[in-house]
Amino acid sequence: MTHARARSRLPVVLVRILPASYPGMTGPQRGSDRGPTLLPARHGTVESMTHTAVLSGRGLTKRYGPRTVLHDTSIDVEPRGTLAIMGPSGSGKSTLLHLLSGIVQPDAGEVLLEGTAISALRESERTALRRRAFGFVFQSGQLLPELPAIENVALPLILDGMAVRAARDRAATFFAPLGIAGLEERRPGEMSGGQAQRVAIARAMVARPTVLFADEPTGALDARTSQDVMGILVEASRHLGTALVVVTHDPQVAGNCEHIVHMHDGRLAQRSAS
Ligand SMILES: Nc1ncnc2c1ncn2[C@@H]1O[C@H](COP(=O)(O)OP(=O)(O)OP(=O)(O)O)[C@@H](O)[C@H]1O
Repeated sequence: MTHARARSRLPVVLVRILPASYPGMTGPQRGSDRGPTLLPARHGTVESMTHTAVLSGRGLTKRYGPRTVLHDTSIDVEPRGTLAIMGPSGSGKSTLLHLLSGIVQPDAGEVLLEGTAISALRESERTALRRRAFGFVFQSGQLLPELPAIENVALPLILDGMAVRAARDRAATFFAPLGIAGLEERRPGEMSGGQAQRVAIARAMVARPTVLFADEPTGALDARTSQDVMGILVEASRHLGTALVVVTHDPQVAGNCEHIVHMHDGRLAQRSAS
């Protein structure tokens, strides 16, 4: 599926609610009309850096005990690219995402964020980098239940040292564009699953990450809400100039991304354009 076709399937409201002046737009290069592209390397190889990938996995291998769950895997994500990682349960999708995002360390290979090898950083440096450069959306349960939505969204900014008032003000600008205006003071237990995922997307986006990782972001939602939430995720990434890496079982969800890679037994088996 082409990007244009994927976009045309999005509810009109999604396109309308994210105007050009979407909060968080920074330089002219962010949110420009240059189409997002992705440069997956041939799997199992380490390619020379002759392009401007924002995030690169090079020869990534991960073992748990005697078992290798990811084999010598290389993949590049260009700035503003959208990539879906698909594959059967246990094929290594989440492992690849955890390595690319610095949550888990590889046994071999390296991850480069804008040319910096994050696997070589100390744990404290990796944590700081993750907070600034990466956003995360998971299937569910990632919001703090005791905090209202506005404070959940503001939290990454507060943890990064921003004053509470300023963080709340910045967080507030994300509610209308994501279709959750009016829910600012609600706690996660008082929202639908789709609303909670939109709040989670706002939280993942509020620090304007370079790359947003989403692991089964629609796994707990019905088909229609899944498409709405996925559309929001893709549109918000596009407007903020954030690259998006999504792990999903769902071909319809993956179809929102420009590129799809398939994993099998810890290897990238195939790639396709959606
Ligand atoms: N911390 C761990 N310790 C031991 N084995 C692990 C660990 N994490 C993952 N694995 C194993 O690595 C393999 C790949 O797991 P991974 O979670 O990456 O697969 P997946 O494709 O994301 O699966 P699913 O779609 O079910 O989430 C599985 O066999 C899993 O049991």
